[in-house]
Parts: sequence; C-alpha cells; structure tokens
Amino acid sequence: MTIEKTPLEGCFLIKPKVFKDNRGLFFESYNQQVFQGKVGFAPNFVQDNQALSKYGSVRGLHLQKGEFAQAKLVRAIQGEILDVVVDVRPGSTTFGQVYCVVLSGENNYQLYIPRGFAHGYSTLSEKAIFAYKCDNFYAKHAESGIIYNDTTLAIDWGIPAAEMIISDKDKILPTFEAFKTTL
Ligand SMILES: Cc1cn([C@H]2C[C@H](O)[C@@H](COP(=O)(O)OP(=O)(O)O[C@H]3O[C@@H](C)C(=O)[C@@H](O)[C@H]3O)O2)c(=O)[nH]c1=O
Repeated sequence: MTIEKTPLEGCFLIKPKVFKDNRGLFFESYNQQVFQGKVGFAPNFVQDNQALSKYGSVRGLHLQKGEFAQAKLVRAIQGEILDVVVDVRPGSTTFGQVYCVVLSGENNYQLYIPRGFAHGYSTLSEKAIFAYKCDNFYAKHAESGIIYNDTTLAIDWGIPAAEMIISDKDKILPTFEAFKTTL
C-alpha cells in the first residue's frame, strides 16, 4: 500500500498492493498500522457507508460542520467515479482549492479526506458502488454543502449537464461565496 500526498494539505491518495492469482485478487482495503505509520495518526472510524449510483449521478458537495465534521476514507468498489474534494477549512494554506481523482473498481484507489473538506462524486460508469468510512456519525442537523455547479469552483464532473442526476437537496445548496459567509 502506498500513501501519497495530494496537492491539498492533509488529503492522501492510497494505492493498495493488489495480490492477483488464479482465483482473483486480494488487497487490504484498510490497515490502521500502515496508515498511522505513513500519515502519523490513526483515524477512529465509527461509521461505514455504501451507495449505489447510476451513470450521471452527482452527489455533493457535502460536509458536516463543527463538532460533527467527518474525515472520510472513500473508494469505488465497483464501477468508476470522479471524486472531488474542496478544502474549506478556514485558515488552511490550500483553502478553496479543488482536487479531483478517478476512483474505480479497477484501480482500487482510495482517498483520505480530512475533516473540514467538502466532498462530492460523479458516476462515470453505467453504475457504481461507492463505500466510505467516516470518523464521526451522521448528523442531519449539521449537514452543509456547496452547489455542484458553482461558477467560482468550476468543477468538471465529467458528465454532460443534460445527463446529470442530482437530488432535490443538492440542487438548492448555496454557492461557494454564500457558503463562505457561514464559516
Ligand atoms: C449520509 C447519510 C445519509 N443517510 C440517509 C439520509 C437520507 O434519507 C438518505 C440519503 O442521504 P443523502 O441524500 O444525503 O446521501 P448522499 O447524497 O449520498 O450523501 C453523501 O454524499 C457524499 C458526497 C458524502 O460525502 C457523504 O458524506 C454524504 O453526504 O440516507 C443516513 O441515514 N446516514 C448517512 O450517513
């Protein structure tokens, strides 16, 4: 397993060591000892989530605020997604910067997203199964987010606008400018 820094402070791309044989393959999808050794701390993951999405689905950008903030370790078990994170930690040297990476059931990459980031993903394949670990519980009242098509962030989700599938909740998220006033 390799753990690489991304351009965003505290956000890491994890590439597992995959063992292939005539039965299929095997890899460690999380190893606390390795994570601690390479990153310097071990998150206390308390909730695992899984979602199935159709092609064109865009989920996000989401985060939970304050004491309910969540760090996440995300991956695509099947299919291909474009994972997108935005550093919205006040005072961070990479505040407002966006990082995107393709995660798939083929590359088995994972992204460690620290607390205080906004997160979203689009589904590039016909369908995708997305799974993630969180270091804090779901708290509906602490949910916040930024609109997926914010013009200042200008995220390319890899999906034509006419084919995007977006939840009603996500369609009314604030712009990045408006979100910033809530920080
Ligand atoms: C996230 C979440 C949702 N739910 C419920 C609430 C709702 O009825 C249903 C679907 O929720 P949502 O529409 O918020 O699901 P979704 O849009 O997939 O939300 C997720 O998006 C990605 C981008 C993230 O980063 C996650 O942290 C999470 O916010 O599931 C839980 O019970 N527990 C949870 O942890």
